[in-house]
Amino acid sequence: MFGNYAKLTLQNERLQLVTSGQSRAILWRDILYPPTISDGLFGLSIKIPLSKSNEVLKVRIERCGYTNEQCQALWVASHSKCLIHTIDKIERLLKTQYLSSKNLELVTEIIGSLVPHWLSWRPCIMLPENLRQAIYTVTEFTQWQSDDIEAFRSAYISFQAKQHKPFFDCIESRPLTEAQRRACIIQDNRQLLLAGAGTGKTSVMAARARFLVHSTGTKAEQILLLAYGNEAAKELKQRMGEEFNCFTFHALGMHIIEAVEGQKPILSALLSEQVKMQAFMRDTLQVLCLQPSYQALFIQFCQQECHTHITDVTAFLNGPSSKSVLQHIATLISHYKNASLLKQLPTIELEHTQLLECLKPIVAEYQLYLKNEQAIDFEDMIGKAIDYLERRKYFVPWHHVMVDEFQDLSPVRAKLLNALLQQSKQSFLFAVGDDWQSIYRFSGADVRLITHFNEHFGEATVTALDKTFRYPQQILDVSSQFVCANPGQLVKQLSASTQSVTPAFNKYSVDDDNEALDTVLEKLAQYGESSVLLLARYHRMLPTKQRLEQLQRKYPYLELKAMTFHASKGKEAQFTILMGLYEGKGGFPAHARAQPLLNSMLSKEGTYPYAEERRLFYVALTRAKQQIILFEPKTNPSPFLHELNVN
Ligand SMILES: Nc1ncnc2c1ncn2[C@@H]1O[C@H](COP(=O)(O)OP(=O)(O)OP(=O)(O)O)[C@@H](O)[C@H]1O
Repeated sequence: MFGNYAKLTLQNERLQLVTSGQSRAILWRDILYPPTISDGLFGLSIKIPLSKSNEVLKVRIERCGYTNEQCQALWVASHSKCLIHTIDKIERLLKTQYLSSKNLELVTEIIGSLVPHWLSWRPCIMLPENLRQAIYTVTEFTQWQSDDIEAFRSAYISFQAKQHKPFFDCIESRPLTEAQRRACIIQDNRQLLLAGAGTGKTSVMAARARFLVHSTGTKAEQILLLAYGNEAAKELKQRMGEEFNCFTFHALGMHIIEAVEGQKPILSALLSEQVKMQAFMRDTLQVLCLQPSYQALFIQFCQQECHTHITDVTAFLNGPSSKSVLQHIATLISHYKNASLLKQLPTIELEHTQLLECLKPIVAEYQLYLKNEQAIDFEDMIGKAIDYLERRKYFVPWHHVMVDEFQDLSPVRAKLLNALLQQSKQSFLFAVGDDWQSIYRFSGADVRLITHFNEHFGEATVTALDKTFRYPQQILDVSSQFVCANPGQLVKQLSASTQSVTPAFNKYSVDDDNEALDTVLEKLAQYGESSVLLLARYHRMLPTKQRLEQLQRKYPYLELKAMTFHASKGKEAQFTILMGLYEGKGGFPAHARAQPLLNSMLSKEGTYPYAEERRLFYVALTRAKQQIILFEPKTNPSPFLHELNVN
């Protein structure tokens, strides 16, 4: 009835049980927490919690002289070194690295695994001081709430800011602000730096990359900096030096393809000159339209998608008026290839079957052309790179990926980024952007990638820059109020570092922009040497090259540049002159034409009217350091002008 009683022997390495000649040895390290010996109705028994099976082994034992204190002492002797070592490692990690989400996950997991070992029994022996301290640390961690984590992170940031003060004071031409320093020190796996125009986002991007090298032992070649356009990437490269990798997304794609294929891919000749692409489209359509059924499709396509009425297809294709249609088809091919990459075609096909039926044969011919040329296009640069990354053909050497102008990201670029980041569990993405300046929907950008960042890239730490340096408070107030009329824009708390000495806005009522320009420049020339940007929605609203050169000769102290609102992104000047601000066809805000197929391939626009044009005006309004000169047409001024809260 009472069965056999085992003989218990405790040794340094193990505990031994012998019953009826059978022996079982259990190593202390395989025991979850110290076994307990108890004296009951049926004699002595020992409870041994096993780590692997999670079961508690209960064995009746013969009378012996062993005590619970001895069990604890031997178990502790076997486990304490590991605990002290682990806690030491965690503490070192927390002292030397920002508590990123992945590190927090890791620490929580390790502490969680220590709890059953160390917090599920009460010691009845005297433990050494360092062990008691380690157990206390485990207890402390288990009680951490989100406030404690935030407080810990803040303390880390303050400590680092103090320790690296000389670095932050000198790394850029002007000492970094507190918010800029925070953005450099925080190193979460996903981090979004949101800030308005002129707050020094680009300065932070550069400083942060250098800070990583300076303070964390990260090597420059482990950092990848991505800029939106060629010019920005070149500027970044010049600023950062050769040891940093500064690319555009397309250059990154090329780099990956070249690394995998062992040679630089050839860019299709069709993309080198617009005329070549036009000729290809024309030839392709001429052949396709030999079939009456396709010709009918094409005529319908031109009407619905391009608002172009055609009677004679051959004459149309050979004439100059086909240029814009052919250009539009080239644009559609790019978006079609992106939509295919994102597996969006079936949805588009449901709504635009006929339009796609017209486009698809052109795409097929185009793809065949590239194949025969053994060349790729811009879409392939990204698409192929994604494929190589997803198939692990390319080893990603970068731990830190930093992306400027994040508001202009397109879904395919986001896919490339995610493919890049997913190769490593400890990858870091630092995204810098301003949803108020998202102006490239027409080329595929999706502002929701920044406004709903977490859904696309994972839970992020969001930081902000609160001070604008470029322009005075009045420009900040007027431009922020204007862009925030759209409730879909994220709210930002900003203040300007300066107040205006001269009025920040100067409105001129004009009959003709070009005539008024001379008068205004003459006045500006009185200020001495100054930079002046002439800005408009379209090139045709700006003075011609010759006229600009003439004005430059007339006002040698002024540094004159003319560009579109889009091109002014990232630029600044003492004065800006905003031209072409009239309402109506070809004016501003531009009225989008209904292009159903193209529209279905672009990101959803939201319901707020002229949202993108509004952001474009915000970009234009935030380029002046001192004063914005607005040319207000006497007839048909842009409704945006009325909205500006300028007296
Ligand atoms: N800490 C600072 N102290 C003084 N000036 C600064 C500081 N940081 C940046 N600036 C200045 O602010 C201006 C804007 O900086 P930067 O071009 O980096 O801003 P940005 O946020 O990228 O602007 P945008 O989004 O409009 O392109 C620059 O003239 C820069 O030198």
